[in-house]
Amino acid sequence: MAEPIRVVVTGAAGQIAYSLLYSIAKGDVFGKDQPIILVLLDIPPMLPVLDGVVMELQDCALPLLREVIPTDEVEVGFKDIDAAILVGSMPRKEGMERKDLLKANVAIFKTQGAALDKYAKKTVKQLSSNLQRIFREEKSKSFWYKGHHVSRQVLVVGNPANTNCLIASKSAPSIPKENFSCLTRLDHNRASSQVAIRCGVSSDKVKNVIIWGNHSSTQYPDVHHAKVDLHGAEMGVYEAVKDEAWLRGDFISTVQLRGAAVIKSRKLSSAMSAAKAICDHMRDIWFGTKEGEFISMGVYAAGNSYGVPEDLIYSFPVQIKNKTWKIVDGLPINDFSRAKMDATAAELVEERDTALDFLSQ
Ligand SMILES: NC(=O)c1ccc[n+]([C@@H]2O[C@H](COP(=O)([O-])OP(=O)(O)OC[C@H]3O[C@@H](n4cnc5c(N)ncnc54)[C@H](O)[C@@H]3O)[C@@H](O)[C@H]2O)c1
Ligand SMILES: O=C(O)CC[C@H](O)C(=O)O
Repeated sequence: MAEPIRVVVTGAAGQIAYSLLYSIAKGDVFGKDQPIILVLLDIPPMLPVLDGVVMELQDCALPLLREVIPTDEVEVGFKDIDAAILVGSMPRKEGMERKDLLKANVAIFKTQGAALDKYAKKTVKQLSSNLQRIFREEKSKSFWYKGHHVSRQVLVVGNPANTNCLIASKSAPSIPKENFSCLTRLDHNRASSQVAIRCGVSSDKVKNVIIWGNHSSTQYPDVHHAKVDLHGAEMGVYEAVKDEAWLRGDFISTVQLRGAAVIKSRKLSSAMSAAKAICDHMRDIWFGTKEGEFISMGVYAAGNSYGVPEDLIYSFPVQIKNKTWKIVDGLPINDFSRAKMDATAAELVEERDTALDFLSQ
């Protein structure tokens, strides 16, 4: 059996982690024969809660789970990690504005980026030699050679996820920007599911929806390139749904506002669906996306072919192979889509500038 990998989850005493940790520990993400050391990082007042989470994980008697390490120290949390899932931060409550969240959370990701830079450094050096080896091996396969290898992966979930991810990455200058991504897979899953429900098929019959931009209400769920398997016949979503007004109206706003709707209803931010999306995101990084399919994730925008400003973490359609992600280039973009892609980019530019402003005060 393989050597155990070390996975840190921050915010490990919180509600997303409560659904997430079990899935990771039982092999849903890194594989059914990959042993795991789980590192649970939270803040000092939550250590007693973490003790309870450790007890429960032990009581699950999961064969892949080799060790559970609860901690409130970043130097323990981030040491020699293979994957970091940064959930720890404040969720939005009813009545809270996005800016309140930005102010509260962005400082956490500055600190954690700096800590990753410092304590995950050894593995990052290893990554550089890995990168060189992979690039040598992949040179002949031109498509994937142009992609970005992501061995030590940092996934940012805490909101505002894109901007927090950018700040964490900027605070970790020795870690390649390509190793950072943020979660928009929940939006992607929401969009697929809405189309599937509308067409009366199961969600696995819908592929290649795209979430462009920010994990916020300006995100653009785009189905122009998506396909539905409608009882054995594959067709475009516009053709399958036959309701352009819905696709350009309520479908988009339902996905954009779904997080707020869940908060209004549960009085708590989404957790079960967020944990499922984190598993989907990480599993695709580890094992690759299906042939001919793409998924959405927030990645560093440098070098994109869609005219999105470069110094942002923006959600794009992405394909992954050999732990290497690549933005799907060259999809035709109509005026309707262009305007929405630009609007969400503009929000991200504003968020980035506000965050940098807060952090410089
Ligand atoms: N990107 C997405 O799709 C998505 C979806 C759902 C929720 N979220 C976000 O995920 C975050 C967590 O949500 P939740 O419902 O689990 O919240 P929660 O309040 O239940 O848990 C958050 C945990 O983070 C911990 N924490 C706070 N500061 C920390 C720090 N500096 N280091 C380590 N841990 C810290 C808290 O003590 C708490 O245990 C929120 O910001 C929420 O908005 C993102
Ligand atoms: O705070 C929000 O509006 C969204 C919370 C969470 O990110 C979600 O998408 O469910």
